[in-house]
Amino acid sequence: MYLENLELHDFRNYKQLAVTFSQGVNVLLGENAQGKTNLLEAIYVLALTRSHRTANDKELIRWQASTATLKGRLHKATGSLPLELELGKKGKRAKVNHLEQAKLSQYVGNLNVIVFAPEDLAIVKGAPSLRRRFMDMEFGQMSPKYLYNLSQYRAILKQRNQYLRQLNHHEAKDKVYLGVLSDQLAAFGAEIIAKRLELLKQLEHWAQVIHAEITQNQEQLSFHYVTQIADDQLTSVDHIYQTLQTMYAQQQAKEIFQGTTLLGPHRDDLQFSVNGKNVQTFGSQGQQRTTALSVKLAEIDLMKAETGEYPVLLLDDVLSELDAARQTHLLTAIQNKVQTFLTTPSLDGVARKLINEPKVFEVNHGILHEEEPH
Ligand SMILES: Nc1ncnc2c1ncn2[C@@H]1O[C@H](COP(=O)(O)OP(=O)(O)OP(=O)(O)O)[C@@H](O)[C@H]1O
Repeated sequence: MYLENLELHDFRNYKQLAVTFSQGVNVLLGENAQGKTNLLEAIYVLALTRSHRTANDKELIRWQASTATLKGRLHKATGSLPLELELGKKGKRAKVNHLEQAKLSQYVGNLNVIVFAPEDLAIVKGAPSLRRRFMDMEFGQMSPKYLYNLSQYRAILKQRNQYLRQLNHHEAKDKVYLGVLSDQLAAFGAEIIAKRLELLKQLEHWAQVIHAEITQNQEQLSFHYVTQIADDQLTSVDHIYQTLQTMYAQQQAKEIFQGTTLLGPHRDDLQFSVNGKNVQTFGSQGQQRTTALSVKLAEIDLMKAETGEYPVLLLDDVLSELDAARQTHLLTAIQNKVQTFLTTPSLDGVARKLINEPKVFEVNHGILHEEEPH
């Protein structure tokens, strides 16, 4: 799939923008704070209805304005699909093919994007929450059911934590109600864990191939899903569900004492190993970067396998963070395959030589100017 065009109205520092893109590589060139990342963010928001940089939608609306509008025409194998999103002070409205969607989860998944920013290089060594977020954002785009289970899980988790606090403060007594919440949490949690395991297995397969290529077969990458549930209980949704239920019952006193839910997918993690050694603790910075790059590139293939189409790739100032060999690998892997948006302060070196007929836009204070093709 690719994004044919984009129209913005009062989004970040874009008062008004209408632009047509290339199916190949689109380069956004400009000095600091001109709006390069804002444009990538707009594409991300158009895809997922939320930003990868902020949880506060109000930040996305141009200062002094009250509503931001994003419109884009998506090209898919099945035809063209207009998408529209309106962000107001009170909430958002999303339209697919000019029809308003009652639920945002029905909207998400039409446009698939993968974003790769310098902070993604931290996916290997950063906090577990980064890796959970990574799984949730990627898998949520591939599976509407995953997204649904996740939002249900989060809502129940919030309720359950509140109730555990009330029990802790002796403001509530009813353990039967806690049991009901535990049961619901276990049901949605089991679905989430099972889907993560299924998709991680496939992602691992693609990442292994890429990693072996980059390291010229010197290194073998593997994934391990870290959870308190024993490996032999991870065989089916039902098994996971029953195990979670039992564990919630066993840990009840501890959870009430701490006033929070200590077990479930919101506490799980993902571990990467190279040649059997944990890259997070034992890997060099180079190995950590190669791992992050392999995982990101693998997402492209996984998304194609799951949805039937290649996603749109957003590369936010990532070239400067990679050495020439890794840059070459990244650029050759995506050429003529994936529509790419790439921000950079300057286009030279490996990138200028390697990218085939890029469409280059200079970004200046929220205004785009297309460079003449070379
Ligand atoms: N809601 C908003 N309304 C108006 N302007 C905004 C809003 N949010 C951010 N900006 C402006 O957008 C600019 C930042 O743009 P952006 O983050 O895209 O930078 P960039 O071009 O990617 O630069 P860098 O290379 O430094 O990341 C800043 O000038 C900031 O003041």
